[in-house]
Amino acid sequence: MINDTQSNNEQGYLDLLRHVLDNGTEKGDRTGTGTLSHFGAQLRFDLAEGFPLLTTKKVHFKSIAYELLWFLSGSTHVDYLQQNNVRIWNEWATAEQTARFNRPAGDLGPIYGHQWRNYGATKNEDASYNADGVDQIAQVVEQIKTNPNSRRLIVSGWNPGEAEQVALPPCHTLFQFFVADNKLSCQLYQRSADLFLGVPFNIASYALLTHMIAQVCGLEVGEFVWTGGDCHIYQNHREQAELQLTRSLYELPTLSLNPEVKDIFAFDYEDISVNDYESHPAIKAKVAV
Ligand SMILES: Nc1nc(=O)c2c([nH]1)NC[C@@H]1CN(c3ccc(C(=O)N[C@@H](CCC(=O)O)C(=O)O)cc3)CN21
Ligand SMILES: O=c1ccn([C@H]2C[C@H](O)[C@@H](COP(=O)(O)O)O2)c(=O)[nH]1
Repeated sequence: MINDTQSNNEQGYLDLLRHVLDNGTEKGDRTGTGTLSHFGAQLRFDLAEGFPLLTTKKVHFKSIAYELLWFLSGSTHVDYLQQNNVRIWNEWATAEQTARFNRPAGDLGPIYGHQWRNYGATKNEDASYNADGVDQIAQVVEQIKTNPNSRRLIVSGWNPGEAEQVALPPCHTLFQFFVADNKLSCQLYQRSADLFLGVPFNIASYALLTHMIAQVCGLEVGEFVWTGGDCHIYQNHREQAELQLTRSLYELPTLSLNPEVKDIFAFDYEDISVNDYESHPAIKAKVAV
């Protein structure tokens, strides 16, 4: 256990949970669950100080790593996740959900993988896409390598023309990289933030992506800056959040990547590992669909 809140950036997350529990505004929401919400918040994680996987509850890193590899592959079909026993997208991949968009079960439509790797691609009559869109990930990696001072190192998951054609419009909407002192930093704008279930995943996912891109660009890691829009705690997560807030922090774990991998699209699950992860037990909560 450690007490030094300055050196462990998990405390900022806990402070945000406390703040929203105490000061959040009651709101209705699309899922009918109801939330306590607060608009606009920022958390900073110095990635050199440890890998930001929460220690006050056990977070299932395997799901996070596979989900990120799935986004990077450009796939939008839940098959890959299910083959690897990752269940976090199942509720949005049922025949009933995907039929709303005339897509076969399992195909989530133009979500993250599509927007990251094939943004703005033209569509065929059977709703499949041609490979003529923008590969934003390849472009941003190339720009970081060749033009690191650029202030245009941006990837957008939000395509206004397509945002309503998917099971769930992107929550992590836009991210930007920044290079200084040979270190790579990343800031995410998350329009909608399920503080208890989604945000611990999102923080670890973008921290992992920052490490991966830093490695392939020959840079060290800097900070991950998380910026949230509608930051909410679902009414049925309040007890769980209170329980989490009774717990003290452990030291953050560390991340190691296979140093041989120099291509952002060549990482496999086996190339990624979290070491020395000590945490309190998981806390079960229902995801709002
Ligand atoms: N309401 C809502 N919150 C989200 O965070 C969210 C969505 N919807 N829809 C799309 C994705 C899917 N995400 C999810 C979905 C489920 C868990 C979840 O149930 N997590 C549990 C168990 C994880 C596991 O076993 O893999 C947890 O305790 O963290 C987390 C993120 C994040 N997103
Ligand atoms: O990566 C993610 C994906 C989703 N969420 C949460 C945020 C909201 O609680 C829901 C999405 O509902 P909307 O009505 O589309 O805002 O999912 C998340 O926190 N992180």
